[in-house]
Amino acid sequence: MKASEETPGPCTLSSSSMECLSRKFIHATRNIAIAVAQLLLPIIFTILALSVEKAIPDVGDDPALVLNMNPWKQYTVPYSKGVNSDLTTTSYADAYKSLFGNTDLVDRTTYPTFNDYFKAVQEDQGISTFNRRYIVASDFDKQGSQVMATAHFNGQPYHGIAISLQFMMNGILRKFDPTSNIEVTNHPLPKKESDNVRRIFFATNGTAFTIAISILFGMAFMATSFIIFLIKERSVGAKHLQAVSGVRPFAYWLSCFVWDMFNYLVPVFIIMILFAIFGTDAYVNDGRLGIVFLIFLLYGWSVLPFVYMLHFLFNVPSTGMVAVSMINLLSGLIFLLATYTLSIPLLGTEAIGKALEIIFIIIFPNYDLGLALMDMYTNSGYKDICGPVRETVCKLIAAGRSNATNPCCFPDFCGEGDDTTCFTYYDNFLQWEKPGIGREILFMAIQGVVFFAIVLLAEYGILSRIKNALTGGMRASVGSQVNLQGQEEDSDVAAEARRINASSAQELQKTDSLILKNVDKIYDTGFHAVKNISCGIPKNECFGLLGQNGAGKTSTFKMLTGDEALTSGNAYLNQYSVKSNIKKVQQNLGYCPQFDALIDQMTGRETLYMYARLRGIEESQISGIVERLINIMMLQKHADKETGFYSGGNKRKLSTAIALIGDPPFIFLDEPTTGMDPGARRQLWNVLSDVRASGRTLILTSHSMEECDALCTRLVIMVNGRFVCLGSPQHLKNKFGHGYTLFCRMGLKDGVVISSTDLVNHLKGIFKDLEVFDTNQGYVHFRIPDDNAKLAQIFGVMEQAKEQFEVDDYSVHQTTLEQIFLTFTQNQVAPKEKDKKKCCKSCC
Ligand SMILES: Nc1ncnc2c1ncn2[C@@H]1O[C@H](COP(=O)(O)OP(=O)(O)OP(=O)(O)O)[C@@H](O)[C@H]1O
Repeated sequence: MKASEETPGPCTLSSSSMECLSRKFIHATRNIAIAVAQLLLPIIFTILALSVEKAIPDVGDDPALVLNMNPWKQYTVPYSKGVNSDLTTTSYADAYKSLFGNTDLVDRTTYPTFNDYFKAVQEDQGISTFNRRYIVASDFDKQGSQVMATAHFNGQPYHGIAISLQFMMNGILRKFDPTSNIEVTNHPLPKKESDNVRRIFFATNGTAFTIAISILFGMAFMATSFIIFLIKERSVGAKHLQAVSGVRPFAYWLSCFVWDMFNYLVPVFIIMILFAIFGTDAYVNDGRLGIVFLIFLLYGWSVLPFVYMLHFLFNVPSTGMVAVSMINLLSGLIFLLATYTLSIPLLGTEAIGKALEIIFIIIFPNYDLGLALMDMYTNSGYKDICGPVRETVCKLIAAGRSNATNPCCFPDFCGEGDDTTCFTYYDNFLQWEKPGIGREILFMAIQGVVFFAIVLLAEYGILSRIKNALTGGMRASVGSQVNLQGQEEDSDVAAEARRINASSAQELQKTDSLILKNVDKIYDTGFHAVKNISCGIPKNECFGLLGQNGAGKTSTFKMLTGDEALTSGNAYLNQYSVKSNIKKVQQNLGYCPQFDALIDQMTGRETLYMYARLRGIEESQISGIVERLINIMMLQKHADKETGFYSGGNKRKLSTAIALIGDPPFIFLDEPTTGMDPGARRQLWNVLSDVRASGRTLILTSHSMEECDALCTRLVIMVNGRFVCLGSPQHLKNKFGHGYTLFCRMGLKDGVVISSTDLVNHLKGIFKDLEVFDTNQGYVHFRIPDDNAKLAQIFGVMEQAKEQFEVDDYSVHQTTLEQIFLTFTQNQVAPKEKDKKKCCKSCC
């Protein structure tokens, strides 16, 4: 690998934004379900809203109704020629019969009265069939010389009486003139104009609310869905890795916004077409479609940064999606419903409703969208109703009828006082006052800027600095009180700290290219993870950071790579301060984080190409570099698979390859070989040795002593956030590896392991400072730190003890690096689960 002093980057704003866009494109095309849901949901809800609007009947004068039998498809009309039928009654009955398609002649010998007939039919067909089929009937009978016509009707239909009478009269008319017909129409009188206006007022408000919440539901869901990728990328560390590779926060968020806005505008354009197809007057007439587009455009402008801002609160995409959906729906639907209800004049809570409305308009984009759609519909409704009325009233007043009242104004509902409520409307829909939408438009425009600024302030660490400044004094350090007693500072560690603190950073930079000066980390939970560590690392070194789980290794890496802020102290990498020049620091390092920061939907090759471009490598060189990395990491077979399908070991290989892209002078590897098979591990060791030989500085953490022995030129062991020993592996063995290690295997009696207590007491009596390291299933692990103990003496003692204490087997070794590690780390406090409060906040 060719050595150069610095990585080629950083990439430009436009190139890193383009790379971020292409990453988003790949993610979207391989997550079709989310992309389709983003597109379809708002469209479906808009269709629903506009269909509801079309289905609601116009409020106004009731239409005329022609009375006939058309509403009943399967009717039967009974008729009779009377008990005393003759030619006259028969001719009336026949004329009546000719009016219908389906009739039944009632036999008056069987049914002396019509009621007998109706009872028989009800018993035969059931009451519900009877009511659906038997609506009218007529009886033509003789009473003396006169013909008596009787119309029967079913009481269930509203117009039953009138229909029955109409047909009976038509029957009589037909007898004399078979071509004549009387058509009966029921046409209610026109309503009073003020009654109509009030009914339209309530109907308009109701429809406006229904349309607003339906559209809002779809839009809020779509806007929230953009959070999934953001949380995923941040929680797996891919975002931090991109930052390390040269992506500036502004470029990252700009590309997110451009991509999300594009995805957002596609359904918005389809929604515009739907508005035009449905031709909803309120949103289409007089060029209002342009205003509707402005509302949607500003909603996208404000809601996307709003969602970006909220994404910082979550670590799990599904939790974030659910919670932010709830926030969006609550701030849209529920708050809209609340202010709508509070503003009903009858309730007397208008002032509270108005005050809340102002607050919600200022803060919530979802509320603004809902209210703007609702106000537009209301304004249009009022304009259509009250506009013509007002003209008439003005004309009347001008003509001297000064007592003419405007039906769009009416006394307050209780009828007390002189207050009048008028349906206000504006010809200019962008009017500031309600039902104009000026306020919603302005505040959505402002919100976009404010939310984006908050996102950038958080991203550049300014918010956390403000928070630290406010809370720093009060924060308690939990870890610092733990287990510090009993651990004397090692002379090498102390000497190194003295060396670092005795000289200025400039002075130290002559010999050391990475300097840690009193680096300290206290997390927000108060946990003291890293405690005042100092050391200098010269160029070309492979420096190992060892320690048990929770010792503070990853926290140290996170501070050095800019993922976490230092609580105090500073670190310098190639002269650049981690605190004040993190971008330059990142430009000089490659980072393989502890957990693979990979985007599951991208293939290994795509991932390497992306990071190569982010590193600013020339396009012509990228393919060669990527192929070489794929080869040395033995990833040829998997390079074109999506990384979501990679095994744990292959993910580590790819993460290590990312760290090596661009030949950075410093390479930070956090447990790079975890999960790798022995062959791959040794291959990686060879690669790392070559990298170091090419002039790079490696800093690695590992739990494998063998790995540190093989790779590290110098190492530290960390316990509870402190350095407890420092030096080359051989130096540590020489310094701390006194004495011997003894392993014993106890014998069995009746299938039960013999107790080792007597053996332990016996050996403790012979060897000064003997320690029992571990006992497990009959295996006992001793450390004999006594320098004066001779190998021959140990064997002699054990040969005797073997018989006496029924030891099956034993072995004696010189102390290894692993035993030194275990000696130091026995004081390590088990890692604490993250603070419950924090966990809850981040929904882990
Ligand atoms: N964001 C955080 N907030 C609070 N405490 C944290 C946070 N991150 C880490 N810690 C705590 O700091 C301590 C050190 O964690 P760190 O990840 O640095 O350990 P480590 O030495 O890398 O361990 P491992 O070998 O398991 O990776 C742990 O007790 C951990 O619980």
